[in-house]
Amino acid sequence: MNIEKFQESMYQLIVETSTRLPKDVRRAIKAAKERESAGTRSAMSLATITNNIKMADENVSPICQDTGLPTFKIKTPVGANQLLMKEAIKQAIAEATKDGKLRPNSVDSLSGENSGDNLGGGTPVIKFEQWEKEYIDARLILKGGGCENKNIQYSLPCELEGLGRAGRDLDGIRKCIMHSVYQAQGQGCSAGFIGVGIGGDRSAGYDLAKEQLFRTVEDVNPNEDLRKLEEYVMDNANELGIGTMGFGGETTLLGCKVGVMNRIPASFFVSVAYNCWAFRRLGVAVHPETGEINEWMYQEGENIDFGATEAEKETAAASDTRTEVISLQAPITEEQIRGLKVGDVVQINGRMYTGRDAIHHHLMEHDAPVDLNGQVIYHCGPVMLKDNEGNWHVKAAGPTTSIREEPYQGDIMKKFGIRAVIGKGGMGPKTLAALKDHGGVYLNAIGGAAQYYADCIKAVEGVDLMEFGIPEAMWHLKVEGFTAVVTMDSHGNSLHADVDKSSLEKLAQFKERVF
Ligand SMILES: O=C(O)C[C@H](O)C(=O)O
Ligand code: SF4
Repeated sequence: MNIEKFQESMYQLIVETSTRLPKDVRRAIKAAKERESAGTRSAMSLATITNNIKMADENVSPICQDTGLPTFKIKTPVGANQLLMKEAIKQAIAEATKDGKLRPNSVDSLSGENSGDNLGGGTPVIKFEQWEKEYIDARLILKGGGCENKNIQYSLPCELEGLGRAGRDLDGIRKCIMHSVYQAQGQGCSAGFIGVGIGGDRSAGYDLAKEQLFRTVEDVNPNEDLRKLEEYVMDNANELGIGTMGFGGETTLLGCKVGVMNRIPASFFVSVAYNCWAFRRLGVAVHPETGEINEWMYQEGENIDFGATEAEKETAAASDTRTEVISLQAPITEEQIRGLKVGDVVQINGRMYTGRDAIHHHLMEHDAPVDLNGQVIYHCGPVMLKDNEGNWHVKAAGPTTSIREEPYQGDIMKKFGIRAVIGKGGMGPKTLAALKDHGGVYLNAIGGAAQYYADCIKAVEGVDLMEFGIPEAMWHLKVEGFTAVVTMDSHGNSLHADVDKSSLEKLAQFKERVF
């Protein structure tokens, strides 16, 4: 086999997967957008999402800055050299990282060191299988960390909040799936897609769940029981009202695919793999001799390019004028913050600093490298590229899941006088209490909209703590028109707590036996 050509084909697969959402996923997002009423927070968020998808197409840049743990599933004809292919895939991964198509995402679990090229122990994941066919089937999924953290595994029988006992039958499985959607809230960048694996042991169950994510969104399950289950979940999960990014709304789930395998008598696992709306998976059929791509997969049906039609532009303009936008520029005073309430739309201009897991942990024990009094912290791990003159450029920069900083956030805001944090998915009671006490605000940006926010960043004005690696460093950003919604204010209100509470009540409506 022509291994150079195979490497090139794998490079193309990586770039396409990271930058261009598959057609079936686009159709699901379009349908969701059509269900929301104009002017609502969900409709606004979906408009940002579709705009972002379009920008990623045009810029050939990552849809979301978190390009995940690249996972390849490859089927090869008997006799194909898998060792050579594995090496070529690794080279292609390193090259795509160097080109800013993937974020350096491979971190030593003990030292925290980022390898810088996405290679390292266990990364990327490459799973080979032999088959009888004459060509290579190579599929790739780039599943980010925020949604991966919302995967969940149930061991039946169990007790579920809102739903009561889930037994070892189809109805118990139904309850687990409904619960899995509820527990994700907006943190996995809803609306999401779920793959469910019934049976196996813990690891085989999760593998089966992830395998389901390779089915097309429109695929119909050949198993009659599972077809009914998938349909039931799709018909009912949206009733939970979690909506886009957990803002409330009509669409909470975009797809549900269920697979089954045998188990051993003592175990009964239901494993759920949650994937964000930025559902990046593609596949190619590769010629085993030339290494060239013969065919792209997931290409059936209509393509949606999300170019705004005239009518849509008018609606967007109308809803823009309906929503009052509050401008904020750091340093922000306590008085300005106290004037904000949940639901307000703010636009930030001027300076903000990125800070995520490593920075929050660091700031608990150390001084900040800059004066953070009155400043804005952005929970973000961007994709950055350095040019030949040594200047940094932002390639993708959406928010990360904020709840991970819950143990630190309140203390850090007080210690350094920080007035606003921007992230996604919301934070918990400890931060909410600190916002009230100190005079702070939590702003929700749209998860996955990495091109949209990168466009708001007009300059990279500095960086500190680079020893933590590109995603974890403290970047000094100059932004213009960076839009976010107040979802936790200094008066004790949290939209996240409200949506959690109301969705739990709605979940309880699904308690009665269905199957
Ligand atoms: O790591 C990131 O940038 C985001 C992550 O995928 C998340 O959803 O929290
Ligand atoms: S930020 Fe959201 S869209 Fe991006 S990988 Fe994480 S969960 Fe997915």
